[in-house]
Amino acid sequence: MDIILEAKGLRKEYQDKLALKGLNLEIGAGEIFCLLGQNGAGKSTTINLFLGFIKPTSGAAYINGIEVAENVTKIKESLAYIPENVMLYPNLTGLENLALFSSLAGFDYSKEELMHYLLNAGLPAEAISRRVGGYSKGMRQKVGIAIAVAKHAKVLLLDEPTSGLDPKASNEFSELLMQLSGAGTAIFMATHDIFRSKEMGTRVGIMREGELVDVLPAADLEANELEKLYLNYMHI
Ligand SMILES: Nc1ncnc2c1ncn2[C@@H]1O[C@H](COP(=O)(O)OP(=O)(O)OP(=O)(O)O)[C@@H](O)[C@H]1O
Repeated sequence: MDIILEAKGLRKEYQDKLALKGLNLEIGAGEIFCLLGQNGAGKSTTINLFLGFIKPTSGAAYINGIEVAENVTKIKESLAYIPENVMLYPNLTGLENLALFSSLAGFDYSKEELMHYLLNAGLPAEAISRRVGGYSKGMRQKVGIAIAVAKHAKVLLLDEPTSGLDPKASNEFSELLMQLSGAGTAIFMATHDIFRSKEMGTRVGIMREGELVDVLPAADLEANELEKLYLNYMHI
């Protein structure tokens, strides 16, 4: 399996806080790695290091074998990021947002192609030409997925993408992620959703106080076992 995301001794110290204590991790093409952990465990710090938003204190993050901190512009070509609230231009339509973000990534699509990406990501046809300012959170997530697919991202990083989505929207979102992983995208997602992690993750990592304390193949566990395990770790 091709290793797409890699952390080697990845460590981040803020002024007075050791947020990540030397993470070692490899994530392959087509994997969905779900990272669980309490508030403050270090999940967003890990994602921000992979995105190149912050620099590690020591160690390194790699995407496709390229060191992130030294090649922030280069690695952006192969990754897409979906935070809890996908940042789009509210005064532009879904179609215009997708056209803009895919052209920034170097792709010049026809209107038909753009519509195809949006429809495939599950955006209702009537929404495509509406301003994004009026979209629901789930609809913005779908535009985020359409952007990821349109720019042929090899890596998708997500930070609590399903929090605040209703069960139907959350379910549709999980299905889209599973389709993307089926097409070979490596997916790394910080989440509080134990049930979905079990359902769609290939592996689930548990992070506690800046350390990855366990990594489990999701298929081996029942959701309630995973919850028990998670809670046990949190109470050590
Ligand atoms: N810019 C910063 N300056 C100082 N400390 C920070 C900074 N960003 C994060 N931290 C601290 O680092 C630790 C890890 O934070 P991080 O945001 O990575 O956790 P998290 O697991 O993503 O939490 P949540 O589930 O709440 O998003 C926390 O103690 C946090 O207070």
